Parts: sequence; structure tokens; C-alpha cells
Amino acid sequence: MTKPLIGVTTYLDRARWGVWDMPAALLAARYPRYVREGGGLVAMLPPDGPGAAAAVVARVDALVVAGGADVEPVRYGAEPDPRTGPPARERDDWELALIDAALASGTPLLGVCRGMQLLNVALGGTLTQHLDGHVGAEGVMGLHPVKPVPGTLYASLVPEQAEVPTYHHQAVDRLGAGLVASAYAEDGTVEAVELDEPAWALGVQWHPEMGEDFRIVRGLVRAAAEAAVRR
Ligand SMILES: NCCCC(=O)O
Repeated sequence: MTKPLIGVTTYLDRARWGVWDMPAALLAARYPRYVREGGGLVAMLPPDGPGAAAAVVARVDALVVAGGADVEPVRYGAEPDPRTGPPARERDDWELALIDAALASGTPLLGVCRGMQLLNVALGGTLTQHLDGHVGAEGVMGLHPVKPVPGTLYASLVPEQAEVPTYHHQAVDRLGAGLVASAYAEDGTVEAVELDEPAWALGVQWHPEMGEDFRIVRGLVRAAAEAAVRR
């Protein structure tokens, strides 16, 4: 059977390589490795006009919304806190359109860090613009335990408390419509969200691509294969 094709969003940032010094679509190589370890094929999805999102989603079997810049606060009705980073408007527009298209079409979706926050914002939720004292909030990747909520999709994939690699200074505040929290950190930070109806849409606040636990991405790829059969 053909492996499911997993679309992964990218940064758009200035980069230098060889004689080149210019804007580039960037994706940490950990993401393709993670998707391949999960059993999927990778398609990188650099920002495009939001009007292309539905056609792109129709051609992939699942979507990973990768980590990155802070979501522009106006997207969730907030004034920017001085500690919020500069906006990545083109990327926000593109990824919000991809998330809308994935949810509308039942395409399985995994949001990683920024991707989880964007999933929450896409559904009308809000973010805390800066966390004090949370592991990973002071500019250094850290590890902390995450506890699953029994009965959730996340708990079906990772039933036990797990140490996760984490790097973020923002977090989910008010949950978006139809989302439930499916894992928490010890300090009460929401660490995973998912839809409360039968659909494969999961967001995790940490960076699973930085670790060696592939249960989440294997779940995504299984769901992608099932969704491909239904199409
Ligand atoms: N806000 C973008 C995701 C990373 C962070 O919260 O630092």
C-alpha cells in the first residue's frame, strides 16, 4: 500500500546557504524524520495564498502544522504584549486557511507548538502571551512531564505520564469551540488539545519531533491512511 502523504507547513525566513542569502521556506529536518518514522511520506508546504489551501489539503492525506513564530494577537482579539514576537502574517493567513480546510474536509491534523496554538485560535480560542517560570519559556529547550486526560484521543496514543521536549513562551488560554484539553503540565498549562467529536485533530504544545517517541505521528499516519480510503 502507498504510504500516506503528510503535508508539513514551513517557515518563511531569510537564510544563507552557499552564494544565496534570501527568503527561504525552512523546515527543521526533525519534522521529515518524524513523519518518516511514523510511516508517512513528506510534502513541505511553504506559505501560499489562502485561496490555495483547500486544493492543497485535498491532495494530502494529513496535515502537520509545525512550530514557529508567535501568532499575531489580533487573530484572537488581543493587543500585543511587548514580549510577543513579531508577526508572521503571511504564515498565519496560510496556516489558518489550511486548518479551516482540514477541519472542513475531515483531513487528520496535528498541530505542534505554534500549530496547536493556531488550531485553538482558528476555533475562536485565545492565548496567554507570556508564561513566567514554565519549562522552555526562557529561551532554552527543556523537558517536563505531561499528564494525559483519560478517555481522550491523546491518552489512547500515550496513556501514561511522559517527559516531553518543550520550548514555548505562550500557551492556550480560553479553549476554542469544540476543543477539549487532553493533557496538562504539572503547573496546569494546557499541553494538548483535540476535538471533542470523532475526528483526528490533535494539538500538542511540546515538540514531539525533537524526541524519540513516535506514537503520536504513527497515530496520525494511521488516521491518514483511513481517511484516504474514505475519500
Ligand atoms: N507562540 C508560538 C509558539 C512558541 C511559543 O509559544 O513560544
